[in-house]
Amino acid sequence: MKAVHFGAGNIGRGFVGLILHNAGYEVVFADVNAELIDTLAASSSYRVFEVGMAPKTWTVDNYRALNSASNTDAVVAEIATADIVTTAVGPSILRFIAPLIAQALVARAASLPPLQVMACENAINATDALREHVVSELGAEVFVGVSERAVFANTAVDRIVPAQVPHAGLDVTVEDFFEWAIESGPFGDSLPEIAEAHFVPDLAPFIERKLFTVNTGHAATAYLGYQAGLATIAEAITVPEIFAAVKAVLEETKVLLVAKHEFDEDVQEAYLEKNLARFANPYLPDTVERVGRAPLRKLSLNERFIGPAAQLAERGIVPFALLDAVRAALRFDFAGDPEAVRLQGILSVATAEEATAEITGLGPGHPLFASVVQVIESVQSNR
Ligand SMILES: NC(=O)c1ccc[n+]([C@@H]2O[C@H](COP(=O)([O-])OP(=O)(O)OC[C@H]3O[C@@H](n4cnc5c(N)ncnc54)[C@H](O)[C@@H]3O)[C@@H](O)[C@H]2O)c1
Ligand SMILES: O=P(O)(O)OC[C@@H](O)[C@@H](O)[C@H](O)[C@H](O)CO
Repeated sequence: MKAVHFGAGNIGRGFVGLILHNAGYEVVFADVNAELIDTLAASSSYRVFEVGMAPKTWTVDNYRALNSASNTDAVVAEIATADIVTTAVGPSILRFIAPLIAQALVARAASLPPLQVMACENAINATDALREHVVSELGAEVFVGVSERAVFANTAVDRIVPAQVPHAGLDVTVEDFFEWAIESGPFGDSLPEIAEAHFVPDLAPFIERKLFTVNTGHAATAYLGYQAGLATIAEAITVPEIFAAVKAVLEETKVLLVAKHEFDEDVQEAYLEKNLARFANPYLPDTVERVGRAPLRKLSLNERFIGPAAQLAERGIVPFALLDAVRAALRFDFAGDPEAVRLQGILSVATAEEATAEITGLGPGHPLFASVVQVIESVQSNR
């Protein structure tokens, strides 16, 4: 079995690559980072260090590595004969991957089983977005002709993989927890052979529970920690005021998740408590700058803050704690993050109403709009 995986970064090597390797796949890593790809191509194995209460070391081998910027023909040829394609590149990068998948579908022998495509990004329906990019690349008519050569399935991936220390080489330090939920419907009777993945008929509750608990809480911790001048997530979450603020945020998203997806209240409470404990993992050197990265993406309409806050407002609930977390997010002015720089630029020139629309995508008629305008006004007046 062969898998082509785009994005040989932290989650690519420390989660997707590891799980596919353990499931018996040869993994072909494809990445645009020439130094990383050359190092991978010249190696025969790397290690994954799981840290936490149950530490464990894995060795990953049986892989190859290709530069997907300079060696596109080879990547297309690998995809054309692969069983699986996965990505972990960031949601905004999917459109750059799509042309290679599109070309591979045209080249793929019709006699092969359908290519199983799964985007492993932190976003709702990321694989659907990738599929749409493939359709636009080929045009609807050509896509129909090759559509039986691939199945596209949404997934939710969960494992905290921090940025790695410079001398780590290819080895990756990760937390000792993971979860990979994949929607089963698109595969029919031919599920991918990934023993450690969890196949579910309806992914929506899983991806929203993950994004609006793990990622909402994680990002709130990052922005509050950054505002307090702290460097790591573990440091931030152990400050009692930050812990209380993050817990309050997760109690609000719990209200939405329980009402919308009918999760058991006690089960959701246990899930959010487990995540607060994950953030406090003292063995994980995860920074507020990594977790807070790309604040414009994180503040967008269907994402971890405005997504649940807007849905709560639509149900007549004012999400006070989420709005406080949004306030902290708006203060993320880390100069090393291009989106943080753009965010601060917007806040410095736009009115609060304009900034609310531009940053969150909310319209003036939305029940959350006025609350976000107030938050933005308060941030602008204290800059
Ligand atoms: N790190 C985590 O804890 C974690 C957990 C779950 C999900 N994710 C998601 O996984 C994705 C990747 O996150 P990460 O932390 O591994 O980031 P990362 O920066 O470590 O890795 C991303 C990799 O993608 C590569 N890349 C960029 N553009 C590319 C292109 N056009 N073609 C091929 N490769 C390209 C980069 O060179 C890099 O190696 C994100 O969507 C993130 O939200 C991350
Ligand atoms: O990857 P992002 O930027 O969407 O979010 C940062 C972190 O919250 C994220 O990478 C988590 O570590 C991960 O989602 C845990 O499963």
